[in-house]
Amino acid sequence: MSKAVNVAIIGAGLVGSAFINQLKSLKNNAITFNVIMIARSKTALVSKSYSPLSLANWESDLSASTEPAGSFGEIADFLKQSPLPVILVDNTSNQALAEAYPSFVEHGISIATPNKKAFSSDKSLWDAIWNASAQPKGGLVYHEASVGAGLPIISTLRDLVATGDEIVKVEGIVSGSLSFIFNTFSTTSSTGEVKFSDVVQTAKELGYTEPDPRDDLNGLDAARKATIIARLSGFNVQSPTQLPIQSLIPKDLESVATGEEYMSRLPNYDQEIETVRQEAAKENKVLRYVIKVDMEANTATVGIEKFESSHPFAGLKGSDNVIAFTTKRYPNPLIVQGAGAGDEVTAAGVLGDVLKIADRLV
Ligand SMILES: NC(=O)C1=CN([C@@H]2O[C@H](COP(=O)(O)OP(=O)(O)OC[C@H]3O[C@@H](n4cnc5c(N)ncnc54)[C@H](OP(=O)(O)O)[C@@H]3O)[C@@H](O)[C@H]2O)C=CC1
Ligand SMILES: N[C@@H](CC=O)C(=O)O
Ligand code: NA
Repeated sequence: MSKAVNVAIIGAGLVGSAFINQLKSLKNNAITFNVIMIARSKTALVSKSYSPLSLANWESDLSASTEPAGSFGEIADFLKQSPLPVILVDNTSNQALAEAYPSFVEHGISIATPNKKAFSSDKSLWDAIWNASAQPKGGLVYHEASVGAGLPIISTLRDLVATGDEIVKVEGIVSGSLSFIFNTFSTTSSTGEVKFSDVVQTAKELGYTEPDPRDDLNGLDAARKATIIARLSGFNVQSPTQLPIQSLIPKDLESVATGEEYMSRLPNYDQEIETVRQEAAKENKVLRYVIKVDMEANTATVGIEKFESSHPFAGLKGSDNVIAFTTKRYPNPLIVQGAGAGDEVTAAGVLGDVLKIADRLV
């Protein structure tokens, strides 16, 4: 008999759309993936009978739909009745949905997601998710793309810990947008003609930033990733805001009402960061935005550092991420590097998780 799972997708933006198109193009898989729901914030396509939706014209079908997505409670009730094992794919950055994970997982619904909120909010939510998953009928939860998009960062770290290695230090550049911004703005050959605000605008246009770029520029997105890495390494972080985070948002713009207003006023503050870049350049160094989880010192930090041009972090390209795991078994760090943001690589990370979950479910 052929193996099949049902898939419910919430969020069809940049990552969600790429995910659906990758799923649609899967070939020769031993498991059939039946999509039974695609939801955006206001409308959805839902197969109430649990028969697979056609993905042939899913974008126009979804645009034409007037059916509301329903509350997360209603979605959980619908998925609980699924005749096949079901995987919920959360391609949003929605906090309320993240907080609802335990109520899905305790009913056997598995989750694959790039949404960092569930794993980097208050520690009580982290505990509730893993406790629900550990129940005999609990669903599986995979979140590779919550750090470093499709790069194998979560799986590598989990394997190191599960096989008894001891994490000494994890450091790296885990913000795709801040990587792109500093790789473009601060190079050994920079002469000051590249404006910080222009590079932020380009990072937004390329889809590297969160919908509101301030969520990256205030350092919180990187701090969330540091929190996830710290927790998986065995370092108890109650909340990302507990970490020392260096914000790149000029003081005067901290409380502006919208991301649009922030972007329009940012050019007035280009000189502040340009001065920091010039100071580093005088020492023949470049600026990079890094996270550092040091298990021996029991510290986790997030902010700008200066690097010699010969340092591997100085030579990064585009929106690449790099992460170096120093462990008892890897005193010379194990390094993972590559594209750390962007719709296709992120979607591939989520799809990889869906395949792993399905393999374990059926
Ligand atoms: N872009 C990237 O490079 C990376 C992104 N990520 C993560 O991936 C996730 C998605 O990012 P991205 O695709 O760029 O974001 P987008 O803003 O492009 O898409 C978000 C989607 O979520 C939907 N949505 C939001 N709230 C709800 C809700 N309550 N119910 C149903 N749907 C909802 C939106 O609906 P609507 O269309 O109606 O607005 C939209 O379709 C985020 O968690 C992000 O942090 C992780 C790694 C890299
Ligand atoms: N905005 C994020 C996207 C992925 O998490 C980033 O810049 O890395
Ligand atoms: Na990853």
